[in-house]
Amino acid sequence: MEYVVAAVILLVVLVAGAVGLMVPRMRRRELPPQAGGGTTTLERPTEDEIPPLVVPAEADEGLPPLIEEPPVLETERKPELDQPEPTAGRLVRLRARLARSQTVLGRGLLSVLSRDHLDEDAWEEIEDSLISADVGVEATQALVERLRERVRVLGTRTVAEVRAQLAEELTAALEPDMDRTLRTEPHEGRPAVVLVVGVNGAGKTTTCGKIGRVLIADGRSVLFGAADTFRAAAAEQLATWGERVGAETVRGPEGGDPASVAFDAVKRGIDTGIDTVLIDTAGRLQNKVGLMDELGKVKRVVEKHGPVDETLLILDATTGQNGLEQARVFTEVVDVTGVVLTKLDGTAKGGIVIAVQRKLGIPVKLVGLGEGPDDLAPFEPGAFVEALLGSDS
Ligand SMILES: Nc1nc2c(ncn2[C@@H]2O[C@H](COP(=O)(O)OP(=O)(O)OP(=O)(O)O)[C@@H](O)[C@H]2O)c(=O)[nH]1
Repeated sequence: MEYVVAAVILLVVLVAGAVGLMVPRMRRRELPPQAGGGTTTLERPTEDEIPPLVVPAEADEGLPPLIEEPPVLETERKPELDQPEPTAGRLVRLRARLARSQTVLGRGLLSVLSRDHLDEDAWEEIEDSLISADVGVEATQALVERLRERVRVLGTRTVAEVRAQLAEELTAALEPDMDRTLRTEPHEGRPAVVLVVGVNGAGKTTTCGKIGRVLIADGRSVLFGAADTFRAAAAEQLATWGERVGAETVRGPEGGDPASVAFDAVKRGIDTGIDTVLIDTAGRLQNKVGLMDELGKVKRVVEKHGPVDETLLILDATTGQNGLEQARVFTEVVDVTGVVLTKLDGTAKGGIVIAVQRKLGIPVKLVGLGEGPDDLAPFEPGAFVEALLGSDS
């Protein structure tokens, strides 16, 4: 009888042990949802890309774990997101970047204006300074004429007074009443759509990334559309900007149809309730008819979802007056609503802002003042002129 009892106990222990081994194997854990800030390529992951299941150690109740939890590799950790700088007052913070233009326009002009007697030669020097700072001939003549008249009528003589009058004239030439708001608010249940266009190397991708950061700093959600399908590195570059701030990037196959990528990006933005979709397009030369037609197509296809809210033309300030002709052609193909003047930190020709607005009749909305991620500022005529003239006079 004792043998029978012992045999039954042994059998129970063996069965319990076997069950203990089986149950953990049968458990299944759900995969975690995809974290935000990734890249969408419209392809599903293959079986091989799904990581192996991991059984938590506490489920084994004393038994050694069947599969040890692998250490989390550094590369698998979610990258820390950047905290973009607030946008208010950026132009003032970045004013030192205008140093080269300041030397020509600010110090140069003021040293002439502070002379005891402003003769013809002095006024000619003033005109030359403005023209060499790319203000443009017409704008310069109008500006100098007004300033001359004011100095004559008011009998202005102190440097401070002349400086104030010059600042007023330059600010007036920048048409401070133009509407410079970026239309990036979502509406009617769909995101605002911003299209970024321009010639090669003007700074389109960089500006797209910087604008995304500006919007995120202001509490908006952003999605990037990499419609520059000519240059694989451009899509990569844009996705990196996105990852740094947790924004998704929709991209297509290299050499694919840019219009279809732009369309998919807006669709994805609608489906995921994004505030603003920023579409980067490939750089194109204004004299290449095919490329310009393609840009028109991108816009038309995107507009199947609704109107494009903002079309920003990116102009490289260092190309000076040449950039103006390029700009004019772009405005004929797409309805440009704002200009972003990049690389103002790399030129002594800050006066180009005046020429651009005067020639195109389109407001400069943002200015690029460096390669850093937050080196983009909303354009404010008064603060810009103060930065050009400097405070040491
Ligand atoms: N100094 C300075 N460099 C800038 C600024 N904006 C852009 N850049 C630089 O200009 C170069 C070209 O910028 P991208 O954004 O690649 O230009 P892109 O227009 O997208 O170029 P493509 O796609 O080839 O047409 C990069 O080295 C940028 O860092 C700026 O405001 N200041």
